Amino acid sequence: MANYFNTLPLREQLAQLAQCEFMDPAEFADGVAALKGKKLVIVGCGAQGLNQGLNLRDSGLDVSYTLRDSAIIERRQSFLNASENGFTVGTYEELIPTADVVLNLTPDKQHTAVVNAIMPMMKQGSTLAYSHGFNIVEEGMQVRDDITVIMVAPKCPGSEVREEYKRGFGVPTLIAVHPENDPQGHGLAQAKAYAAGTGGHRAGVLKSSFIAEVKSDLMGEQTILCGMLQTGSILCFDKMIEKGVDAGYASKLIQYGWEVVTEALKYGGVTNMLDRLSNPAKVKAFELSEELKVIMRPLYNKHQDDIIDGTFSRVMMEDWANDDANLLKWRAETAETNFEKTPAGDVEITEQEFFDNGILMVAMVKAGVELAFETMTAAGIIAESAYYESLHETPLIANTIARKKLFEMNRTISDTAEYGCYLYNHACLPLLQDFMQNIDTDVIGRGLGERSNHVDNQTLIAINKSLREHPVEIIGTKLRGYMSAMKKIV
Ligand SMILES: NC(=O)C1=CN([C@@H]2O[C@H](COP(=O)(O)OP(=O)(O)OC[C@H]3O[C@@H](n4cnc5c(N)ncnc54)[C@H](OP(=O)(O)O)[C@@H]3O)[C@@H](O)[C@H]2O)C=CC1
Ligand SMILES: CC[C@](O)(C(C)=O)C(=O)O
Ligand SMILES: [Mg+2]
Ligand SMILES: [Mg+2]
Repeated sequence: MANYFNTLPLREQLAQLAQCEFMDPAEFADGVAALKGKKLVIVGCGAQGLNQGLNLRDSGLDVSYTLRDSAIIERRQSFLNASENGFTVGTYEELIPTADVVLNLTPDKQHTAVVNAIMPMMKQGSTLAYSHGFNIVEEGMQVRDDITVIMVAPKCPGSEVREEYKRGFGVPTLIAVHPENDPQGHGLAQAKAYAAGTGGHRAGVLKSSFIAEVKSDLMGEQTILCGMLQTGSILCFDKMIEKGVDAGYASKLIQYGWEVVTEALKYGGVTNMLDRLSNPAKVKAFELSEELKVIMRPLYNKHQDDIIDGTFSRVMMEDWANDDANLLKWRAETAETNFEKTPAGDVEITEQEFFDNGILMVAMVKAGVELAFETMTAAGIIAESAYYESLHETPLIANTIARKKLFEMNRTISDTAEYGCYLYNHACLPLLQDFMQNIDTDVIGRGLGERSNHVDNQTLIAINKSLREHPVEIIGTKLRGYMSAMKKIV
């Protein structure tokens, strides 16, 4: 199989990369009708599988699960997830031939094997759905001509797909139909109904392409969403220990700090996150982030270039073929970092203190969000998609670190995200070594304290203008406006 993206003429590559349209909520007036009465069979019951299945069932659809034989015989967690929630569980042979729509929610690494196993059993004219297009775009999976291939990709971890649905809302979702596999022309109607079944239509749906989803999703997850938070955690914690900050305090500041500062991001973008700082702290955070952007920009460019031309997926697949040697080594190294091994202390940190003593963390988030957004849009990814893959999802990933540190983040995210996160971290740690030499506890651990509150008016005005005029803020204001407007309707 060849990398599908690389087989396309440049004109088609650019067209598919730029495919992204924010859909009018009126387009979802029919809800799940296009899938009503159809049999949906989900392969795999992990992070996305379980949570999407619960939402789809609560939306009135007929959902069951098929698992590989060993998972059923050994009553593994995926079997328990499905059966304890009252779903029918069966083998491929039992359920795949009965399915109108097969939702492939196994890890990307397994997609080729899974699709090759189930495709001969799939009904004539049925549909194969994905939540990430890696298998189609990077591996060039060829699907039988009579089968419709669609994608419904929630822009968040599986746990949030369920939590938002239970709150009567949903998460922003990207949908697509593979142009090579839409024999009956009903791919879009089914993708819309699937998105409505998960609740995604309430938060905003982008009609996109498999290519745009893959090239943006991989970029977001390996840079700002997971890589930057991992690198930032390790560097900030080690610096505090070096400077004599109490280890329990340092651990708590980092573990919960990402969640607190990015909560401000969620509500009001980078502007609001920096507005939570005192004026001198804002100036400091801005200056640090500008420095970080200069140092890290080549790394962001490299990640995007490698993702676009297929180098990233080729190297990751070589690791898959090598029994995940790099992945396992990096996973083990992360478990041994001082941050991971030091429990959060039993010490109170007020919400404001997370900002005041975490100026460097704020600077890292700002730099990472803006760089990821700038790099994606420069590569032809549309602003809406780049926003979801940078600013929007950062708080959702930060929540996972608050639960059980980097272990929990890397456990919750997909296999491609975990690999990309380690790859970024491995390159970024040495890159920031010199920068970190000049860092002290005034920007991480102790704050600026009672020093003069003086700031230069012209400097502050220029910083505020620069923050508010960044393109991620312009599109963010628009998209957050849609989300809160829609939330009120529910
Ligand atoms: N993680 C996330 O939040 C997000 C994931 N996605 C996408 O969703 C898809 C699923 O990812 P995710 O939910 O993380 O996956 P998980 O790793 O959480 O779930 C894996 C499920 O697949 C099963 N499985 C694993 N290996 C095989 C195999 N060889 N054959 C059959 N079944 C297998 C597992 O069961 P068992 O091992 O017991 O057999 C388990 O039920 C991916 O395409 C991912 O990119 C998209 C957005 C976010
Ligand atoms: C951030 C990682 C992600 O892309 C996601 C949760 O959206 C993944 O693949 O896990
Ligand atoms: Mg992903
Ligand atoms: Mg994603």
